[in-house]
Amino acid sequence: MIKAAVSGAYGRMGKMLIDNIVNSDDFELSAAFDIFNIGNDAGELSGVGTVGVPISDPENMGEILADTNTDVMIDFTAPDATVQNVTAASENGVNLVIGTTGFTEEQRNTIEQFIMKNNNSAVIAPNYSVGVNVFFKMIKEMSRYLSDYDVEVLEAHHNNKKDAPSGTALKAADVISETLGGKKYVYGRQGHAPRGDEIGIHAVRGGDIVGEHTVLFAGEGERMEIKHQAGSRQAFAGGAIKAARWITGAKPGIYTMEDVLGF
Ligand SMILES: NC(=O)C1=CN([C@@H]2O[C@H](COP(=O)(O)OP(=O)(O)OC[C@H]3O[C@@H](n4cnc5c(N)ncnc54)[C@H](OP(=O)(O)O)[C@@H]3O)[C@@H](O)[C@H]2O)C=CC1
Ligand SMILES: O=C(O)C1=N[C@H](C(=O)O)C[C@H](O)C1
Repeated sequence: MIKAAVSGAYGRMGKMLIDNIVNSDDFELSAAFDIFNIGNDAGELSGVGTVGVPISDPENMGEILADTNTDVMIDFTAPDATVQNVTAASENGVNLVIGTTGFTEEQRNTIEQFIMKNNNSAVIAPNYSVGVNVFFKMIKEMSRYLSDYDVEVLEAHHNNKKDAPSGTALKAADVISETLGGKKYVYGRQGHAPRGDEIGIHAVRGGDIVGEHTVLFAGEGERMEIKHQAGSRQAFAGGAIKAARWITGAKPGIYTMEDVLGF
């Protein structure tokens, strides 16, 4: 059995991850962390019934991960929280699956340096759905063929999302920019804003939209769009569980969801 801890256990993703772990044949929930509902049963809060694992204070994370012999921790929290949590997990030899988005470049570097310094393994991905990772492959191919077309990346998410644009939209722009040899990014447009040789990135927030990403390639007399729509967070949770299974046998290093899927 793979002993998995969930950080951000009372969050939208955390609850779904606990459900997936408790209902799997090869995982055991070893610990759950959140800053809210400390002491309450993680299973009860996730709607899967009592599992005998309380929500613990992230302040005690290192000690709890060591005591429970946790193999892997899945972290979907917030950028500052993930930086702290990676420190506690790495120092205790726990592998990581990181889903949090919205890191600054400095935070991302700190996380990677810590994992490498401690000889750990981690999957870090802005989107764990299989479909989005195929979408990244497709837009790379499309941008090769449509290299002189205007490119716009559009994303839509629920009204509680804290970061904008989404991690997935930024990765989509990076995939295209790397393929085309470096592009400027413009975030939304307002006022006098003539289009240049750029990738436009646009974020929409509202209601309970789980996650939508569109890349538009526009040329003379035609346009092509490729769109991914997530209708349930299970698309992300299922992928994160795959990543947790995969990283448990991996050599030390930082990996992406493409590595997990063998793309
Ligand atoms: N890679 C992917 O496939 C996906 C990534 N995400 C990303 O995952 C992150 C979480 O998303 P979501 O679940 O919707 O957000 P939520 O806000 O619902 O969940 C985050 C949870 O983490 C808690 N938390 C805050 N600080 C800590 C800490 N130090 N240790 C442990 N838990 C903490 C929060 O508590 P409190 O609310 O009290 O602050 C909250 O309960 C976001 O960055 C989002 O963009 C989301 C979906 C898919
Ligand atoms: O916050 C979310 O909900 C999501 N965040 C990720 C992102 O920022 O790309 C992935 C997904 O679209 C849901």
